[in-house]
Amino acid sequence: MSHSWGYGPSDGPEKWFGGFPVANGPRQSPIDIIPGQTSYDSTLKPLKLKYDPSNSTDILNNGHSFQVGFVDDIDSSTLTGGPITGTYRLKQFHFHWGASDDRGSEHTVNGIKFPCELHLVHWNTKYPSFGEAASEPDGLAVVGVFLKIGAANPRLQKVLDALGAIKSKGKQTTFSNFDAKTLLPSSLDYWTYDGSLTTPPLLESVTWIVLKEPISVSPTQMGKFRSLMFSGDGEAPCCMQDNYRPPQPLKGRKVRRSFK
Ligand SMILES: NS(=O)(=O)c1c(F)c(F)c(-n2cc(CC3CCCCC3)nn2)c(F)c1F
Ligand SMILES: [Zn+2]
Repeated sequence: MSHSWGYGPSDGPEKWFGGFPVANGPRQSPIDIIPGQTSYDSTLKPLKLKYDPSNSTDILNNGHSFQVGFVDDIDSSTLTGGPITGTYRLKQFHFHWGASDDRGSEHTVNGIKFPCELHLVHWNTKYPSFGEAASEPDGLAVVGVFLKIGAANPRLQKVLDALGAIKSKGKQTTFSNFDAKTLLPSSLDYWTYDGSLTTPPLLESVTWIVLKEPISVSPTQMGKFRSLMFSGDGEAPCCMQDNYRPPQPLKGRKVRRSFK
C-alpha cells in the first residue's frame, strides 16, 4: 500500500497515524519549547559545524518541501560537539513555512509560531548510511533555525533564486558551492531534546538541536517560498505552503539548554 501523505485536510498531520502509527509515539517532533521549563546543562558542549561549500550538489522539489543535498560519502561537512557524541554528516537542508507570516514553523516557543523554520539534517557516521541511521535512536541530528520577519536576508537569496527552476514536484537542478554555514545566526545557543522526523515515516531517531537566535527573512522572500508547488506538472496546481506539522505531546521528555 503506498503511504501517500501531505499537508491537506485529507492527508495531513491529523491523518498520518493511519499509515504511520509511530505518529502517536513517545518521542515525536516537533514540540512547543517553553524556555521557563527547560534545564540549563553545563555539560553540553558548544556546537561545532564544519561545512565544506564544495559539498553541495543539488536542489530538489520533493513534493513536501525543497531540499539542498550534500555529498555525504566523506567527513567533509560535519556536526560534532553539542549534545551528540561522535561525528554526524550533513545530508540535506530544507524548510517548512506557512501560507501567511503568522505561521509556518514546526517548533514553537511559548506557543509562538515563526513564519519559517530551517532544518539541517545530519546522520551518525557510526552507521553505514543515512537510510540505516534513520532507524536508530541516535541515528540523526537535526539543527533547527527559526526565520523571523525582518530585513531581507541576503544569505537566503541564492537558495530563493534557484526555486524558479524547481517549481513543481520532482524538479531538481544542480546547486553547487553553497556554504550552509552562512544560514546560521551569530549565536549557536540551543535547546536540545530527543525526537523524531517531523514528516512520515516519523522515525524516532532525531536528536533535535534548536537554535535560540532566529535569522531574518523579508515578506517578499517568504513569497518566494510560497511560489513553489506541492503538485507535479500536469497535476491540479497546489501551492506549497503550510507544510508544517504542529507541536506534539512532550510525554515526559526533558528539554535541555546550552545557555544560562
Ligand atoms: N523535518 S525533519 O525532521 O528535519 C526531516 C528529516 F530529518 C528527514 F531526514 C527527512 N527525510 C526523510 C527522508 C526519506 C527517508 C527514506 C528512508 C527511510 C528514512 C527516511 N529523507 N529525509 C525529512 F523528510 C524531514 F522532514
Ligand atoms: Zn524539516
